[in-house]
Amino acid sequence: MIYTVTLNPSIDYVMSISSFQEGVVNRASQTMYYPGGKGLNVSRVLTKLGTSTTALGFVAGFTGNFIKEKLLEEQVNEKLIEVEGVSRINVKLKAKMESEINGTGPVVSENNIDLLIGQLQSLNEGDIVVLAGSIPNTMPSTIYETLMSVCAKNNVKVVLDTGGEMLTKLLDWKPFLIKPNHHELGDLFNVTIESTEEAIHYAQKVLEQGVENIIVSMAGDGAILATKQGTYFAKAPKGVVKNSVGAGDSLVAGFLAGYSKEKNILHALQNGIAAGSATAFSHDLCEKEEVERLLNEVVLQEVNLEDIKK
Ligand SMILES: Nc1ncnc2c1ncn2[C@@H]1O[C@H](COP(=O)(O)OP(=O)(O)O)[C@@H](O)[C@H]1O
Ligand SMILES: O=P(O)(O)OC[C@H]1O[C@](O)(COP(=O)(O)O)[C@@H](O)[C@@H]1O
Repeated sequence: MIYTVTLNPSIDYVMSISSFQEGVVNRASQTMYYPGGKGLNVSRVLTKLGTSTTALGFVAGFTGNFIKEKLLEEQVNEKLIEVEGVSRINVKLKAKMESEINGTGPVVSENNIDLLIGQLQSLNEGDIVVLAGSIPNTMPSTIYETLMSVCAKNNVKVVLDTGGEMLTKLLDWKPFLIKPNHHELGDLFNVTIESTEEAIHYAQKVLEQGVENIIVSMAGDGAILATKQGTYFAKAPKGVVKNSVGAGDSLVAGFLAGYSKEKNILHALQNGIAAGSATAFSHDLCEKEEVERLLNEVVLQEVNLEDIKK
């Protein structure tokens, strides 16, 4: 079973506006809201693709109720823990460019954290846990290390999708998969990554630290997968982008759905890219039919590392 942990779920409030101006009243041409947060998005897409999953994490207040209602409607299994306060609303502004304002989040107590740890302690070898998204500022910044140590005790594989300084420390736990985008990979090494070659170079450095698989996503350009078995470039299909929020999470979900079916890393990558792009071409997250349609449009290519300038 694939479990996802979202410490800080959200309602994603998507506002379309022809142009945004600071300091005046702006009026949206269209507004939409969806349950969000990285782990929840992974569980939503896994469910759409027919792969068993349970969403874990914390929800609170009226926004938390909306999130739970939507998950129920979509038949996403969840064992979310209810906490004090209100789950956040993240504003996604679609003007000439896409901008995001992500909210703070509710208060999560030590007791709440112990409940989550208890849930993870009951998992077994063969289970996969996806730890995805930011940590609310009311929680210890070491929470992911704590959760990874719990998973390591039962040989549970961990997938990490988070950025920031903490990622460096978390690599010591040798996760099964990490999925930074090229900006987040650059942050890890204090550099700006501007080309596929640079992304491949730094992905190799992450592999050397013991991570089993790293996918570096590069939005419309596709993604790189580096593993001990080889390094691959997957070109993303072309299409009209409607809302790329959740594309990275969909990539992770598509990869895990593919991997859990066939344990074939290349099939998993292809499925991941198709899911990521299908989400970018949709208002909400992708649907299975669109993922299947795009599957054959994903071009995979093995990378010869000798060709990459050091
Ligand atoms: N403009 C786009 N066109 C086609 N596919 C896209 C586009 N943006 C994102 N994707 C797909 O979604 C995946 C993840 O997108 P990315 O933006 O890199 O992730 P994140 O949301 O984590 O920053 C990409 O690898 C690609 O498959
Ligand atoms: O936890 P964070 O880093 O604030 O991110 C939360 C946001 O990321 C999302 O999960 C989308 O993530 P991606 O676009 O990277 O796939 C939104 O649903 C949510 O609003």
